[in-house]
Amino acid sequence: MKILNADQIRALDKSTIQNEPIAPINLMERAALAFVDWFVDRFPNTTSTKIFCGLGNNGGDGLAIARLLLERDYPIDVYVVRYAPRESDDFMHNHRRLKLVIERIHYVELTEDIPAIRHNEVVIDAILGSGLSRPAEGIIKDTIGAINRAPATVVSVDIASGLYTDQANSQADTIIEPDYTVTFQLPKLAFVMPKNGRYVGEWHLVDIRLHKRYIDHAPTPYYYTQPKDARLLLHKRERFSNKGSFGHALLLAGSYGKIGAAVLSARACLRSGVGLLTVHAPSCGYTTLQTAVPEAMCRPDSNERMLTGQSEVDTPPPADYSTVGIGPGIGKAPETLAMLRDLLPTLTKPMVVDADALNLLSENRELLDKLPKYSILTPHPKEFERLTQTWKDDYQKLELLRNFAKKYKVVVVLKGAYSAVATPDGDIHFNSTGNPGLSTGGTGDVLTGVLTALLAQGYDPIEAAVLGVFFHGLAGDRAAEQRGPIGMTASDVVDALRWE
Ligand SMILES: NC(=O)C1=CN([C@@H]2O[C@H](COP(=O)(O)OP(=O)(O)OC[C@H]3O[C@@H](n4cnc5c(N)ncnc54)[C@H](OP(=O)(O)O)[C@@H]3O)[C@@H](O)[C@H]2O)[C@H](O)CC1
Ligand SMILES: [K+]
Repeated sequence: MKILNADQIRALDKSTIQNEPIAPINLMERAALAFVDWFVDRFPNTTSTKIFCGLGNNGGDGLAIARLLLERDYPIDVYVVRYAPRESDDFMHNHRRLKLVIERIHYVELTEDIPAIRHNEVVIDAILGSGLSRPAEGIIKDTIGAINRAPATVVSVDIASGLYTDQANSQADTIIEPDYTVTFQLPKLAFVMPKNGRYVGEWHLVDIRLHKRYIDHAPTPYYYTQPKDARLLLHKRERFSNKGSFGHALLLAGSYGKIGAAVLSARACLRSGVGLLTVHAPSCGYTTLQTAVPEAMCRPDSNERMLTGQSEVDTPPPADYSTVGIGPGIGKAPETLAMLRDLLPTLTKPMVVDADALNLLSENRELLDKLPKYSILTPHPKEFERLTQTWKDDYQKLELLRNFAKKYKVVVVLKGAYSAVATPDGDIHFNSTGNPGLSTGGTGDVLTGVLTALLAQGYDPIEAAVLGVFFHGLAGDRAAEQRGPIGMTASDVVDALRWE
């Protein structure tokens, strides 16, 4: 699913009006109805509801919502925040309609006009929407402040008032902190930015049948991976396939005290459909691996405690495997760096690079150019900062991400809430699955195993990254359901992997 910017959203609005065709006031009515359908499912019509409206179309939505809730017997009070002398046409239209059916509309011009808000009430925030062009000031700012201080449940229409759709807010900005955001048709870029969590709350999309052809043709680098997008990428298994059909992966993982990382990664790789797996680990991990992951073959390193790449056991060179995954638990010993230095120039197929392998790349930047094209790198934000630089806000971080992926022709999975998959073409796919329970040791090792398995099976690297991140997050969601987000572990995530 695409994510469009504020200008495109405006153009989409116009395109729907012209091409459907539909009168603007009727499109607003459709949006208000979609919001109300969501609202009545969640809150009974005994809920005392205060609706705050601005003077633009977001405020117009608020007025239409007020009328529709009145029709459904909700006890509502409407407050129009009068911050400017001018209202939009559709605001005025809905203002006239509402006046016919409501006893009184309240106007907020001065601070003393802002009502007290009680804890069992619901506030609907329709002050400013995607038309925000500057920070909230004056009476808007005071009203937002009062709503944020109130103990009520807050639901924002389309987007929290004061939050920019597609650019960074400054820290000093006053922004609604909603419990829910009910947004029209497409997600906003602001929703997937880590710093905006409290300005978004739980967000829901409601379909208002905006012009499909416009959406299909709108150019955008931003995508949001929904379940149906991910499932479309899954390869079907042929009845006459054999283990050779699904590749032979080589995983370079583990060091003394971190053999668990190799075990988790190997188990995840096997649970993700790889045909065969060989794990190359320091020899101290041999018995552990053979016991904990009997499905995998193990090539013990000649070094007991760290990876050097050498082994007494004869196996094919890494380049002969379907793919190579490297990083979980490997540490940064000079011998391991030497191995990475020797390894990279021999590889041509895309590989997976994680954890300390990424840190070794940050400290030895000349190696970045040696990465096979379309390899998948899986940094968490701190590792990504080491690979690039510090950023001033989430939007600058996205630019760094995009530029890095383009420059080195790699796929970068920046891990976190809404993990971002950046492609060498400059696109960014935000993931929709996962939960805070995944912030626990070992889940990154699991992801490396998952991605290594997908590359080994011949998935295109961009598709592998989008798909792997999605199903890894989904497994995390399942593990959280069974164990709770606090009790779940990386092993639970492996056990919860299901490819359907
Ligand atoms: N996208 C859709 O398909 C639909 C969206 N709908 C709703 O419409 C809003 C967007 O409405 P719009 O009128 O464009 O913008 P706002 O309501 O957000 O803002 C109104 C005007 O207020 C001015 N503005 C901006 N920032 C501030 C500020 N900080 N203080 C005061 N005033 C501000 C700005 O005008 P300027 O000329 O002064 O810049 C805005 O234009 C969308 O969010 C949906 O809720 C439709 O109802 C359905 C289809
Ligand atoms: K709003």
